[in-house]
Amino acid sequence: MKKDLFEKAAEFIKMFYSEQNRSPAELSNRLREIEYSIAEHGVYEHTYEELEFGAKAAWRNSNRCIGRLFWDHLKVLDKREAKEADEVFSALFEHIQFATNNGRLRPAITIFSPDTSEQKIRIWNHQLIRYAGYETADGIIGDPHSIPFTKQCVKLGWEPKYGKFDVLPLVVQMYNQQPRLREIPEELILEVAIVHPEYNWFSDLGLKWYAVPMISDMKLEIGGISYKAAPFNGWYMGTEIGARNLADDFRYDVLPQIASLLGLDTRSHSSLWKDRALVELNAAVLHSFKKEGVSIVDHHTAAQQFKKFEENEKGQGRDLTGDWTWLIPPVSPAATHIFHKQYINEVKTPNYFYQDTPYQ
Ligand code: HEM
Ligand SMILES: N=C(Nc1cccc(CNC[C@@H]2CCCN2)c1)c1cccs1
Repeated sequence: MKKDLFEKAAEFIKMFYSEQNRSPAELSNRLREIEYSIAEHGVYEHTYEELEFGAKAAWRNSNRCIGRLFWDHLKVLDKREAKEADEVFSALFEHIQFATNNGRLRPAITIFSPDTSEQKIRIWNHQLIRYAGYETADGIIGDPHSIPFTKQCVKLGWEPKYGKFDVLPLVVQMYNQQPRLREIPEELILEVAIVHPEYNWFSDLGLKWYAVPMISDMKLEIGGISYKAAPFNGWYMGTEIGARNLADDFRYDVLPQIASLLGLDTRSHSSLWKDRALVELNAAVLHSFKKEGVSIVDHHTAAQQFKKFEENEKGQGRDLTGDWTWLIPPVSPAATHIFHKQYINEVKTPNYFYQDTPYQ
């Protein structure tokens, strides 16, 4: 284990120091420090600069991410000192506020203490802001994707409201203590009502979505050290909301409603009613976010930005890796360059990884 840790640490430090053009003397000093720390304590600690670079490089290495052009513009909030649940909750509120920024969204990550330390911290939420899902005798209410986590919240004492868009509480577990719940102050929650640029009846659907996607269930791995609580946010690509969250028939399943309100013939596939409904819903999502001054990117612009990222990486002499199956957008994929080329799906570190759900 120790040898393995030093090997991973050395690989990361060498990459970091060479990218920052640091001297060989600085490198060997730092490597000696780390070697000593691992020998003495079985672990080593990242400096803030190493942590910041590690989180950025992990984004740059995220093969499924189309938004990587901006990898070097990530705000890293170092909260490794947070030891009590209250400190973690206030750090999460601080993150939500910083990231939201009244609609001019800022990509950020908050990094809590790593798993090596005695203070192990887990955030049970999939995303910091997410809508509840309920299985009731009359069918499903809200977001089906949230049903298991909503059950956990209710089990931990959360009062279910059985609404379509109930924001779930934060759930934080310190060490091996009982998980704690905390409602997010509603003034911190920015949401966008979905309206259509031409069809006034669209607002009658009563659709909305939250502004900031903040993934809180992935682990950040840097130089052999795992940060299991490291929530990160960017901004949405419109298709995530318009082609998946609201459109999937196992999510909010709104396409049939939209199609019939558009007066389309939903009895035959060949009328392409689903495709027409998808396009109008996605146009509505982009229009609504822009109207409210909330950052969002359409999938064509995002693909162009990704193309620039590919060129930058080539220019920097780094081999680009990517997961084609996730990089292509779910709407009009062949209308982007991504569809027409291949990507190597090699997993580099630092990176963000799935981890086992902390509840059963
Ligand atoms: C700044 C704007 C950003 C945009 C528009 C963007 C866009 C996306 C999209 C559309 C996906 C696919 C998600 C899905 O289909 O469920 C994705 C995946 C991903 N993104 Fe980004 N992203 C952004 C920023 C970030 C940041 C700041 C990070 C981390 C620091 C990040 C890390 C990832 C990771 C790890 C995945 C894969 C998730 C998985 O495997 O489930 N992205 N991104
Ligand atoms: N725009 C974003 N989308 C995104 C990124 C990573 C992971 C996810 C969630 N993917 C899993 C969801 C859950 C069901 C299908 N998609 C969304 C960002 C979220 C956080 C930073 S960027």
